Amino acid sequence: MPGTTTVEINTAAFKGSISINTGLYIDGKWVDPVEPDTIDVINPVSEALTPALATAKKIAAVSIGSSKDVDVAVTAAQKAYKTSWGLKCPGSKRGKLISRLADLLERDIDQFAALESINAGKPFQIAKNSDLMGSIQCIRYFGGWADKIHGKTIESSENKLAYTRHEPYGVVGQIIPWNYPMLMLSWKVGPALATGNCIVLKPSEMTPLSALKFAELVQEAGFPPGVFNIVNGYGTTVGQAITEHMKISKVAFTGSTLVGRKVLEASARTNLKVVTLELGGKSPTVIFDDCNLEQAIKWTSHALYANMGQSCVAGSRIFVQEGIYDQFMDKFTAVVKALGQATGDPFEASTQHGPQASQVQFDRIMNYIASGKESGATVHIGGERHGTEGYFIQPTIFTNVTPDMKIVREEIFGPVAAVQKFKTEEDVIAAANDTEYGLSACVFSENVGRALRVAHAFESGSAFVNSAQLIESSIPFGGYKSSGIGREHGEYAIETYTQVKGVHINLGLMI
Ligand SMILES: NC(=O)C1=CN([C@@H]2O[C@H](COP(=O)(O)OP(=O)(O)OC[C@H]3O[C@@H](n4cnc5c(N)ncnc54)[C@H](O)[C@@H]3O)[C@@H](O)[C@H]2O)C=CC1
Ligand code: BAL
Repeated sequence: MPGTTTVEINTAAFKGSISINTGLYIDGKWVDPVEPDTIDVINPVSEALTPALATAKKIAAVSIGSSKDVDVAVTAAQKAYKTSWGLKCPGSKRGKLISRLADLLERDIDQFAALESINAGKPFQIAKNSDLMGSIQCIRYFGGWADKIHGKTIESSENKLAYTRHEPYGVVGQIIPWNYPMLMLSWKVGPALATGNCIVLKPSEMTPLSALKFAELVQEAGFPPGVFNIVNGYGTTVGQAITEHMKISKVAFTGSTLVGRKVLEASARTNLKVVTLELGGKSPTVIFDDCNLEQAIKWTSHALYANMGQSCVAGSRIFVQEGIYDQFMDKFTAVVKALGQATGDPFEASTQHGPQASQVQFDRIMNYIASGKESGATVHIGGERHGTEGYFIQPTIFTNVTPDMKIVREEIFGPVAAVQKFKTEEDVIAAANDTEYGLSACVFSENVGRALRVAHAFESGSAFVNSAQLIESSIPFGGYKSSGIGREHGEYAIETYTQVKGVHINLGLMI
């Protein structure tokens, strides 16, 4: 029998115990993997910094599955699809269940925020107000779509009537990362359930706790067994099995561009499943002389340092026009310094900047910082680990960078900015687009014409004018170039979870 683990947290922000089922969630039940195995889930803040957290570095040992468990989950999902979900369940009923799920998540928001804090290192208040509020809003939004998915009527001639049906794929696989465990889950699960698909989801093996807790809410909300399944495990086993499965008709993936390519290759090798990919970025933030400087600085900081830089949209390349460069740097440095001083225990009310999510990510970012130093860039501020415990890194700014440096070209996924000076609009558009990525871009200018010209010239799936990273459930999100394929959010997400059938009706044509 799969077990549970109880996490005790005793802080001013959150006091209480949270029990977590540590098994796999398949066919509406908690089960052990076919070949039992576990992985330790780690708290990225050291014990010394959060003495109030009863769990130390290891929070829990949770089950990890294999391709055999993916098979079991797909069979359960197929059965649910054919008997109680998909076209067997009216959209209004699906919508009601999804809305109930959003309500339950809202009820338990503090517990989920606490799990995101201990597992991914997020400051508790930010996890609550941003990650969890965003997740609840997203699930609720897609619940509203469930009974609004209609085809079209096409009258091609007097003797013929045709109409389209927007049908679910059946079983979809969803592979999500560790940087926003609940938010990425909600982006995937919301549209998939609304459109009538059944799900086999693999959370990141590093941050599975909130997804496991979420499965309890799916059960409580009353979803038919098999509609939502979780197989926790490694990418190279469970993840790969999902991408290669012959009975999974669509895979939605968020993660690195490297693995995104593998997901696409697996589809080509197997059943040509539809693949949507939300991948990496190296997003530009462009600040013109005529911007509202105070606002531009705050948004620029948010664009990069939110979530400790571990965002696919992170605005890690900052371009500042020469006329305000010195003024910008003075004020921006002060803001980044203050953020550095607000680094620490995620449960402290004053904390704005937590640890990186894992040892692997910490090492990766520190290697990038070393590469910046070695390649001759100037560390303007930061550039070191913060303290001696946990995976904390100082918010960092590099100046004197050149376009060929690794810190300018590659996704760091950490709190590391590369600031460059520019002269003209034409120059900065070329520089901003000089990247393999194309996820997001920001422009700051009080000249509406210029701001929109630049926003339109960005080769990116999202462009923000005088703001940053305000991603919303109703607005499409996804990448140009190597940042991805397909769109999440809004009716575009509904499209990616449905396939269209044309039905032809003869009203009198004779042969
Ligand atoms: N677009 C985004 O939001 C994200 C981008 N990244 C980028 O990727 C870099 C590496 O982070 P990782 O955690 O190693 O990302 P990753 O791409 O390896 O992991 C993302 C998810 O894919 C799974 N996965 C790994 N290998 C797989 C395979 N062969 N088949 C199927 N699934 C597989 C992982 O288990 C995880 O659930 C980061 O530094 C960052 O640059 C990472 C996470 C999220
Ligand atoms: N992966 C979508 C959200 C983010 O990383 O910024």
